[in-house]
Formats: sequence, C-alpha cells, structure tokens
Amino acid sequence: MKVAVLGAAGGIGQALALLLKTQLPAGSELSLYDIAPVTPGVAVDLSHIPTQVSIKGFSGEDATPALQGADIVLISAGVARKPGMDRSDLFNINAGIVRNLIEQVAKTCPNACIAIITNPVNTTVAIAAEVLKKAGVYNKNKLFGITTLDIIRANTFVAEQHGLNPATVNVPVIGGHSGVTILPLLSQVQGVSFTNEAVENLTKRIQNAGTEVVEAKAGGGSATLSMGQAAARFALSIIRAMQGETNVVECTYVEGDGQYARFFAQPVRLGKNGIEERLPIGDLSPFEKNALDSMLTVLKADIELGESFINA
Ligand SMILES: NC(=O)c1ccc[n+]([C@@H]2O[C@H](COP(=O)([O-])OP(=O)(O)OC[C@H]3O[C@@H](n4cnc5c(N)ncnc54)[C@H](O)[C@@H]3O)[C@@H](O)[C@H]2O)c1
Ligand SMILES: O=C(O)C[C@H](O)C(=O)O
Repeated sequence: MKVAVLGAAGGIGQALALLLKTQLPAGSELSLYDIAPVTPGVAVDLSHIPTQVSIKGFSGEDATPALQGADIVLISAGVARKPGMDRSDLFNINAGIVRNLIEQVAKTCPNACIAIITNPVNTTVAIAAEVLKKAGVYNKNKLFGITTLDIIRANTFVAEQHGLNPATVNVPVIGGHSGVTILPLLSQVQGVSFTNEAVENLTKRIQNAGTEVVEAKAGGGSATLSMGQAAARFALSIIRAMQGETNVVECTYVEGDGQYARFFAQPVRLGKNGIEERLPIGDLSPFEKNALDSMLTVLKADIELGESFINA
C-alpha cells in the first residue's frame, strides 16, 4: 500500500505524515511531496521513528516521482485562511494548485483513491472531477472531499455538552464543507436528546468551528492538528476497507445520485475499490430539512464555480 501526501511540508501535511508513519499497516510506503525544499528533510526526520513504514520525501515543481505507484493520494497543498476570510476567498490560489496536482495524478496514478483537503473543498473536488474526466480517468467511486473534521468536531462538542466519552458519539454530518453547507444531523445521535435551542447553537458552533480556530490562531493559519487527525482517520478507513475489512462507513463529500447536488457529503460504505455503496442520509428533523433546503443554492454555486474553472 502506497500513500502519497501532497502538501506534506505544511501544517496539516506534517501532522498527517506523522500519524501515518506511526499508524499505517506494516509494509506500507509513505511518499511526501511539497513544493517547499524542506520536504525531503521532513521525510528524513520521520524516517527515524521505528515503524515498518518506509518513507521518502520529494520537493520542487514535479510531483510525479512521489506519485509513482500510489494507491491513495491525500492533497492538502495550498493556502489557508486568515481572520476575516471565507474559505471561498482561497479559490483564486488553490483552484490552480489542485488542477495542476490532479493533472499529474491523472497521468501518473490514475487508479488511486484521491482525497482532497484543500479548501474550498465544495469547489476543489469539482475541479478535480473535471480534470480527471478530461483526462478520461474519472472514477466517481475514488474521489473524495475530506469532511471528517466536521464529524470529529461534532462528536467532541456533543460529548462535552452531555458528559460522554467522545469515542462513543457518532454525529453524521452531511452537505458540504463551508458555512451553512455543513449540516450535522443531531436528531440521529443515539441516546442523546437536544432542546431546539441546543440544536441551533450546536449546529452554528459546528458550522463555525473552522473560524473559531482561524481566529484563535490570529493570522497563524487554520486547523492543522485536528485536521491531521481527521485526514489520518479517513485515510486509514480507506485502507482498512481496501484490505478487506467490511462495513467501514465514513461521511465524505462525493459525487452521488445528484438528488441534492452533484457533490454531497453523505455516509458511504468503503470497499476494495473506493466507494462500495452510497448510504441514505436517513430521517431528518424539520430543522434539518429546512437547513438542507436552504444550503443547496450555495452548494450548487460552489460546485458550478469549480466545473466552469476547468470547462470555461
Ligand atoms: N478539509 C478540511 O476540513 C480542511 C481543514 C483544515 C484546512 N484545510 C485546508 O487545507 C489547506 C492546507 O492547510 P495547511 O494549514 O496545511 O496550510 P499550510 O500553509 O501550512 O501548508 C500548505 C502547504 O502546501 C504547500 N504548497 C503550496 N502550493 C503548492 C503546490 N503547488 N504544490 C505542492 N505544495 C504546495 C506549501 O508549500 C505548504 O507546505 C488549506 O487550503 C486549508 O484551508 C482543509
Ligand atoms: O476553516 C478553515 O479555513 C479550515 C478548515 O476548513 C476548517 O474547517 O477548519
């Protein structure tokens, strides 16, 4: 199993690489790429951790050497938010970075599972899909936007509020990964009930949690460590499913049947070839139905922006 991390010298990339070096199955290969010259050094640093995971680092303009033979490509290359910015403000820089990297993935490891962290995720995943389509190698079962950070935040906040062990809480989060498009389904949390006021407040906090970190870091970037953990969990789930474990389910932003929007975050069952089954979002409360209806204009516009970036 070979996992490539693109953007590996960044805040997320380094945290993610550390978690993968210590948690990937024995015999795996970890390949780190970033435009930053420090990247081979990050790999040397991690290589001193005694695990049965081999690691190499690559820098410069060409990602190809890092991508040769990759089964999974995780992309966090790009710029992060500063206070006062929305994720959509990152589009101008990150759209071109994702396009360029996906073109190289399409040529070098077209059968890999590709998971995108780079914001704005609602749009960068659409960009990736269109680049892969143009190259004739798009497989909608192997392209993911990572929204796991929304799930782990929701689990943490619910557990804190109700005095529970967060490891036992599972909040499905659907829609997309920005503002109102992030919709936690609190009505589906087993064994916990919420007042209407608590649902509104918690939903807002989960939607705003990225901004909470951006403001707390005061110009020093956005979530990196929690995102490293979220991306590692998602990557390890893909790997467990590829290696034959059954019933591995994660919420992730994927191309589905288009019932709500072309791309939509929903639970999926992972398998040997990426998505095995897109699972239903289940019953929604009146609050959640209303929130779902109201997010769709924003989500569809985010997706169209990505599609037209490639096809215009
Ligand atoms: N999906 C999510 O839930 C989520 C959560 C947190 C952050 N993010 C996003 O992840 C991205 C990265 O965040 P970060 O905090 O790691 O930022 P960072 O600035 O710390 O790291 C980004 C890295 O990308 C590299 N890079 C830039 N252009 C590149 C290119 N063309 N090729 C290869 N590497 C390139 C930089 O050298 C840097 O090392 C941002 O867009 C951020 O908004 C997403
Ligand atoms: O909020 C950001 O800009 C980064 C990320 O999308 C997050 O949710 O923390």
